[in-house]
Formats: sequence, structure tokens, C-alpha cells
Amino acid sequence: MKNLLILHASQIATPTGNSIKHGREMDQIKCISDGAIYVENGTIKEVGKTNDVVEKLKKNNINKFDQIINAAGSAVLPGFIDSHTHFLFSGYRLEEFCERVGGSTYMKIMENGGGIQATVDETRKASFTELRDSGMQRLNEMLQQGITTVEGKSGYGLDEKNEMKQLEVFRELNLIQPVDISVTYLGAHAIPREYQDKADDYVDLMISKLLPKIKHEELAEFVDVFCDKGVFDLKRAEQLLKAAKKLGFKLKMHADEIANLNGVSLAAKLDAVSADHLIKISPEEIKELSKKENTVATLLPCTAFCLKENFAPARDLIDSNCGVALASDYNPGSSFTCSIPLIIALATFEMKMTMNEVLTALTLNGAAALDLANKKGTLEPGKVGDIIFLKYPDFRYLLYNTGGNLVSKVIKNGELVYEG
Ligand SMILES: N=CN[C@@H](CCC(=O)O)C(=O)O
Ligand SMILES: [Zn+2]
Repeated sequence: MKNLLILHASQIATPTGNSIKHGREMDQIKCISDGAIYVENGTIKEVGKTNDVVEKLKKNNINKFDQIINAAGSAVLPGFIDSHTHFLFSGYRLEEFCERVGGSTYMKIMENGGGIQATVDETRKASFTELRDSGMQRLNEMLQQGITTVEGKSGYGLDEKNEMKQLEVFRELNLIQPVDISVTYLGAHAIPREYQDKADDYVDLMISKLLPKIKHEELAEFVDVFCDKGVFDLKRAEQLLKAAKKLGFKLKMHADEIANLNGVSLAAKLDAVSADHLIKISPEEIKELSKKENTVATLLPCTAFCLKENFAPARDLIDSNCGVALASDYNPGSSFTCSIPLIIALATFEMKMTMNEVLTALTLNGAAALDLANKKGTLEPGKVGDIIFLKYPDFRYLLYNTGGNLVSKVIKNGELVYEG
């Protein structure tokens, strides 16, 4: 048996429950002062006031611990869950980023052969080892931000060999470093050059060959599609997602990012686990989404910021009773950052979310966007022991110390894996 006892936390701050929080529920955070957490074999067993937890452990004759950490002076939170990223890629797009800052647009760059295609060219050239090593470095950066679970999408291979390479690198990374990766197949990230005027053939190829192979080899849990103008239209997105669902994949969707193609409606209709971006979501779609218990609205403020777009209407979504998650969208084009402090600053100051809502969106609702809300995202008995410490005594310092990385310790599965 391996166990850990955390004592005297100035504050334990956590959402509660095993499922997505909607609307007003997102604003409810449980705070315990002078808190303690006991973790056994990677699972949280006790959470409460230090005196109460210590008493309970004594009663149960638990008096030997592999590690005891005094958390006085720290707020202690669930590990952050970054539920939308494209962190596995090769090559950077600095020039295009600067062009955009100077006035060009994401789609103009893509039409001229840059954008996702440029990263596909570089990623195809990269070896398994190169991809693994750069992925490893990025995961380490995430860990230091307090991210204990991340979603990773393929989508920079766009052919069988290179999509499989990305998915296999994810599998390897899951074995060799602490951050858990939930894997998504995003073959429908762009129409590959080889299929430029044959988009239907590419969709057919994914449906007839790639999806069954990936399912058979258990290389991805989710299937996603970039449904937008100039990429995959609604009809093709529906065709692909329906086929994926039939094979047992869970669904995600890049929806209403650049243009409104009614993508959120489709995500709702197909019971997707999440609909992501939503910058251009319509009022009707907000209504539709609010009726869905389990489709998370995943908002990506760093992307809107870097694309100089409006932010997704977080307030309207939450006030209409939707469940909102926040994620980084870490990718080499529209959001080359995994900065949790930047997400927090944009979500509060620009998107008018409360700090309680932001914490829920980065933990429990992030877990829900990965279908993990019954295992992760809160500090409660039965949940995985993924816990972070801040260098200040109250979680609201995350807002107050604007832009600062306040994470001082990260516990993964009950073990200390990072100390800043
Ligand atoms: N929009 C599509 N995919 C990414 C961008 C990927 C890229 O530009 O490389 C996104 O979510 O923003
Ligand atoms: Zn994305």
C-alpha cells in the first residue's frame, strides 16, 4: 500500500460531484479551511478539516504514511484538466502568427497553403522519437502549470501512416510521464493536399479504413472534426461523426469557430461529449445546447485572443444553464500556449466568468468534457488523487496575481511529481 497525508491546507477549494455542472451550479465551490486529504493507492479516501481527518485515520488504525505534506499557507485544488489541445506537432508557425498580428486572417493563411497544412508537412517529416521528445517537453510544461490530465488530438498527419504515428506517440507518452492523455482522432482537421478536390473520398477513407483500424487498435477514445467554412461542411462532419459513433467512439466537435455552420446543433443532435470553440454560436444553438445534459460547451479563450476574434459568449451560455469548460487549445497556429493563468485572466476579465465558475470549468467540467467526471475534477473520496498546491492561501489569488503561475506542487495519483 502507498499512501499520502496532506495536512493544514490553508484552503481546500473544489467543486463537488461526479458529473458536469450547469449554469448556476458552476458558481458553487466548496472551501475547507485548515484542510486535510488522505490518499491511498492513488485514490482519495478522506477530505475534511485536519482534526477530523486525523481522528478518522486514528480510529481506522492508519498511522503509517509514505509521505506527509504540511500545506500551511497553500490553497489546495484538484489538478487542472485541459480538455482541448493539439500539443503533438512538429515545426512552428512564427511567421504566419506575426502576419496575423499584422492584419492577415487564419483562413486567408490557410487558403494560401499555410496554417494546418504547414504543420502537417513538418509533422509528416518528424520521426516517432522526435515527436515523442517534443511532446514530452510540452507535457512537462503543462505539469508545471498544474495540468494533470490533458486531451491530445491527432490531425497533423492526415494520412494513414502519420495519423497512426501521432496516435502511437500518445500511447507511448501515456506510459512514460505522469500527465494523463485522453486521445482524440482528428483526421478531419483539414482536407489533405492529396485530396484537395476529393473531400468526399477522404471522408470515405476515414470511415472505411482509419476509424475501424484506430478502434481495433484502441488508439483513440474520441473522434473530432473541424466543421467550418473551407474545411469540413456540416454534411461531411455528420457523415464522419455518425460512422464514428456507430463504431463506439465518443464525439467532439470544433464548431462555430470561424463561421457558423450550425455545428453546435449537430453536436447536440449526436450527443457529442463536447462542442468546442463556439465563438460564432447562435442564440438558437445556445438554447439547444442548454437542453443537453451531457454536452459540454468547451471555450478556448486563448484562441479567440490570438485570432483577435470576439470571445465565445460564456455568460450567455452559463446564464442559459449550459455546462462550460475552459481549455487552452494548445497548437502551433492559433494558440501556441498552455497557459492556465492566461485562460483565467481572459475568462474572468473578458468573458465575465466568476472565479468559482472558472475553477469548475478547469476541473470538473474539463473532466466531463473527457467523460471523466466520475473519476476526476474534484477533491472527494473515490476520486483520483490529482492535487495541486498554490503558493498562496486562497484560490482567488489565481485571479488577483494576474498572469502568474502560482502552482507550487503537483500530486499525481497520490504521488508528488512536481515541486516548484
Ligand atoms: N481550428 C482548428 N484547429 C485548431 C488550430 C490548429 C492549427 O492552426 O494548427 C484550433 O482548434 O484552433
Ligand atoms: Zn482545436
